[in-house]
Amino acid sequence: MSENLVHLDKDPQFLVPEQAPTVLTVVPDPVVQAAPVVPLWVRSGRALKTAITHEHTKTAARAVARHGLYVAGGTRIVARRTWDGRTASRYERMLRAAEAAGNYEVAAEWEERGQRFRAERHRRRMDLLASPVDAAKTALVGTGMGMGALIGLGVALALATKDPADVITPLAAVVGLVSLLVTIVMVVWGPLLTIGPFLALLSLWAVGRHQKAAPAWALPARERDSEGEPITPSIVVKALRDLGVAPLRNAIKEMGDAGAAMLGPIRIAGCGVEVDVTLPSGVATNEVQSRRRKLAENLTRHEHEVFITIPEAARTVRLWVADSGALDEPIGPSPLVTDESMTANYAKGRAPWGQDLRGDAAALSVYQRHLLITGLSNQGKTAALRALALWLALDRSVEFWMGDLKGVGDWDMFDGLAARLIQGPTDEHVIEVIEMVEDAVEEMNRRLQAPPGTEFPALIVIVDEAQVAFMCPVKDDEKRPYGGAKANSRYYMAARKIHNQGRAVNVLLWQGTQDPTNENLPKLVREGAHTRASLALGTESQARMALGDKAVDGGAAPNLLRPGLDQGTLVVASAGIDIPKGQSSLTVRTHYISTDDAKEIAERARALRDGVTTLHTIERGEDRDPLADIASVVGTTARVRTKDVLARLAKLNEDAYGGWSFIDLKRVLDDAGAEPYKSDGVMVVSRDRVAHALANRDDPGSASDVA
Ligand SMILES: Nc1ncnc2c1ncn2[C@@H]1O[C@H](COP(=O)(O)OP(=O)(O)OP(=O)(O)O)[C@@H](O)[C@H]1O
Repeated sequence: MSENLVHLDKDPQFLVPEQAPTVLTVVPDPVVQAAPVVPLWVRSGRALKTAITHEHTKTAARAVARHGLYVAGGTRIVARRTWDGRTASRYERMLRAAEAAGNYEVAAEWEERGQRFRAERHRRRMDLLASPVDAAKTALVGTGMGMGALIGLGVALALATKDPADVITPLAAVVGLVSLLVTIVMVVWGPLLTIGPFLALLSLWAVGRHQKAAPAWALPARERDSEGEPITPSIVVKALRDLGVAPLRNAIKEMGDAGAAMLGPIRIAGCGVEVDVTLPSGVATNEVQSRRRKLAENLTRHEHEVFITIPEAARTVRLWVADSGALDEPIGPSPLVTDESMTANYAKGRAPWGQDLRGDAAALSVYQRHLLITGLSNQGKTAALRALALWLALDRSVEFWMGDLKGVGDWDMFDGLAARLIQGPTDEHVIEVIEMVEDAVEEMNRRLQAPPGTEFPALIVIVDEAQVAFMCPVKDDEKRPYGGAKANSRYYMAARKIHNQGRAVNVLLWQGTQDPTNENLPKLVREGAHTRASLALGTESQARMALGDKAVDGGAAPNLLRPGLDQGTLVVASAGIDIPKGQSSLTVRTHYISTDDAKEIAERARALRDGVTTLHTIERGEDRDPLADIASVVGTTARVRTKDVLARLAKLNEDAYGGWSFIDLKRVLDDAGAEPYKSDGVMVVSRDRVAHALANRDDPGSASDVA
């Protein structure tokens, strides 16, 4: 039988026990040690701690505490209201508050009211003493009359029904009604007694909850976070109390709950609220003003979101508090961009410049006012100045002479609009701009000498980056410095002359300057401007330079604007803008007009005009050959003074050479190799050198073109 057995294995000897398949067993890693067993009490402690500190537990505990405290707080509030209603304590408190605020007139009024209240109360009490007797009498008479009436009614009924029993029917009906009422009261009384206390508790809780009468820690997270919370009288009073001004703190403590009496109504003003605070006697307005940061933080705002100004009323500060974060929102586009049909009127119109903090439109009249805009670099000075010029350009009668001493093309769009446009940062540009301002002085003098009553169109002379002009170290051939602030400084004197006399004949100087110092913006020049505006600045002393002491003492603080973040926000001191009574300045968030938008507005302004040929000084005489012209005006004289050469050139061609300075002449001669030189102490041009240069010129015109 065994030979019939067929093995399924290929090789049955494979199954020999010693060659059986290897059995794999999992061997525990010897390195991993079994964790030591933590004692039960430690584990329980940890679990308890986790449970207690868990956010859910905290929230639940806070909720329990809060609602309990609402009841306690509500009881306190109701008790105080009741007490206030029944006693003279409210009058006492208001009297004390008015006294603490130094408001004696109001104090006298409260005292009188208190006395009136006491007298009334006394009368009521006396009435109360006599009233039980009166009440008993009234009840007796009332009952008697009532019964009489019911019996009378019963008699009438009995006569009608001919049933004598009906005499007492009405009386019996009333007795039945009374007994029914008694039964109802008896039924309801029990449950009422049971739920009454709960209802009372509920109403106390509701009062407490409504008044948020629980400490901050017990409030829900959403309410605990006071960042940007709305401004209420109690928050303002608390913020003032904690300002660190001792007399103010003491007075507010003295006033107790009546501290809010110091505040006027809290009004919505633009993207924030405004409130006037009448300070207690002994507290000066500038003491509050100088603590702006602390006040802002007490009001859970950033410093730049709170503005403190001094209104007309004595001992009063006006607080404007922005809605949290609202000042970081951009304001809308300029009407100049959105309203394509807008035109301007120099004399009667106002330039739409931006919005004040209250959200009202801030528009500036530029009529007969010199202008000065300062600020740190890159805060929007050029944009603000340009916005005014763009608006005014929409009055076709206005002529512009412009000098931009940065020259990166910010004013390019005025090409073909402005009669003169000089753009560039070099000394030569500075000199051209200064000569342009001197030309404006001449124009002003011409106008001043015109017959009285002559009307003159506005001539707006704009110098952007004017600090460059003040800092120019170059001297002219008469050794007069172009820059500086000396009596012979050319820009300084020209600016002062226009400031002194230009207004009446509509020759106005608008300057934009950066980072003012006494050197780059001399005192007399900054004070000659009627409209002074400042973007963010570094220090208070700079703010004083920019806006003047009066504005800064009245609360103007461009030094507290945030460089970079408050681009385009400026503080203006001017009679040309509506400033609330008593304030000395206005903070304006200007509309930003981008260069592309500015180009479009300038295009519209150009379309209003017949076509203006803009004179770029450096392009003057483009078609002429200055070296040849110099040779011709020198003529046959061996040496001619540079001054005379300039005068003769101007005579030869006013357009090409009228605005030439020594620098222009020198540049042409230097380029040609015919430098002017000194002879007998004066600069002269040599006939021979010029002739020689002319003869040797390879390519006539190219080297010496004034292009
Ligand atoms: N009204 C505004 N609102 C928002 N941003 C503005 C406003 N005005 C200017 N800016 C921003 O500020 C930048 C700088 O503006 P602008 O060139 O006018 O400054 P500036 O003070 O003249 O600078 P600089 O002194 O360096 O010439 C602009 O490119 C723009 O981004």
